[in-house]
Amino acid sequence: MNEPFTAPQVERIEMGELPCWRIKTAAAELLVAEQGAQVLSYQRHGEQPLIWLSEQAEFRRGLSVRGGVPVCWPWFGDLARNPAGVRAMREDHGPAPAHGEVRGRDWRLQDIAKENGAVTLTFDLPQSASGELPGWPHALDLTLAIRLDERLDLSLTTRNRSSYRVALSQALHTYLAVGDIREVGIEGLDGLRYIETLEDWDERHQRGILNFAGETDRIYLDTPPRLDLVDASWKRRICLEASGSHSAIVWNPWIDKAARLSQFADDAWQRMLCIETANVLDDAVELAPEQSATLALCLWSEPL
Ligand SMILES: O=P(O)(O)OC[C@H]1O[C@H](O)[C@H](O)[C@@H](O)[C@@H]1O
Repeated sequence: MNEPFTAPQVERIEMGELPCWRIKTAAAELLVAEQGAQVLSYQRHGEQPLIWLSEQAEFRRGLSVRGGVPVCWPWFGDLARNPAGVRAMREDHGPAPAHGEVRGRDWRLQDIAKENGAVTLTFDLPQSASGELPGWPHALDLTLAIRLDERLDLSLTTRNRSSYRVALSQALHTYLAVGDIREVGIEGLDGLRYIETLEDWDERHQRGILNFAGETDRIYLDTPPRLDLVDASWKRRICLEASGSHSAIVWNPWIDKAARLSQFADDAWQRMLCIETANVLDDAVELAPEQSATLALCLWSEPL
């Protein structure tokens, strides 16, 4: 017998100071803030959340919310650690904020499309199209399409509207929800090179599954399309399928760094893990005039 068809509901709500969109489909509920075009939470009905949102999250204008999927663009992390081509794009404009310029800015909802029980929200960032981001005077059309169906699909597209080549780095900084970080592993990294940012950016090789027993902040290189987070305590795997990406950051702050982080409970490190679908270091993007690139992530879960 067919399930009764439930039309998706899309509702505009306020979370603190931030206008947000709540989408409910037959399968799941998704919350997205217009600021940063930031997915805040994603949960399938009757299951644990897939995406983690901090219980201490603050919903304030200009401030990136801790959790969800912040968009890091047009550079990832510390600008000084980026390739020379990316660094050269920024004009002198005081200290460069971590993870670029778009997390705390107002994106614009361009479109809500519903088809066959799925919903797609498409956001763009007008300040980027007009080359008005601080210290980044390059005209780049930037859109994020967020599609909720049986799975969650995010597609971040940059199109170069300038008359010269533009280089950038970027990431979909996904905070995943886990039952207990000490009982999870990541499959798909075996044999890869990674940069151990906690040991002076030393280059190393991954052997086997990655498990967690302390602060972790690594950049994996030449990543395959598929990475799986295997969560023994919640008896599920979260599957991440990337396209347009050959690098990924794996991050958990553990105890000491958690105590220093904003909007982060002292014990929240046990319940989250970031796997960030990226274009960083050698995998940074360079776009000729009128060229575009899409960084995409498809996320779903399977029982163990
Ligand atoms: O506190 P934020 O600016 O949001 O950054 C949070 C984290 O993002 C990334 O995963 C970096 O690899 C970490 O070094 C950083 O601590």
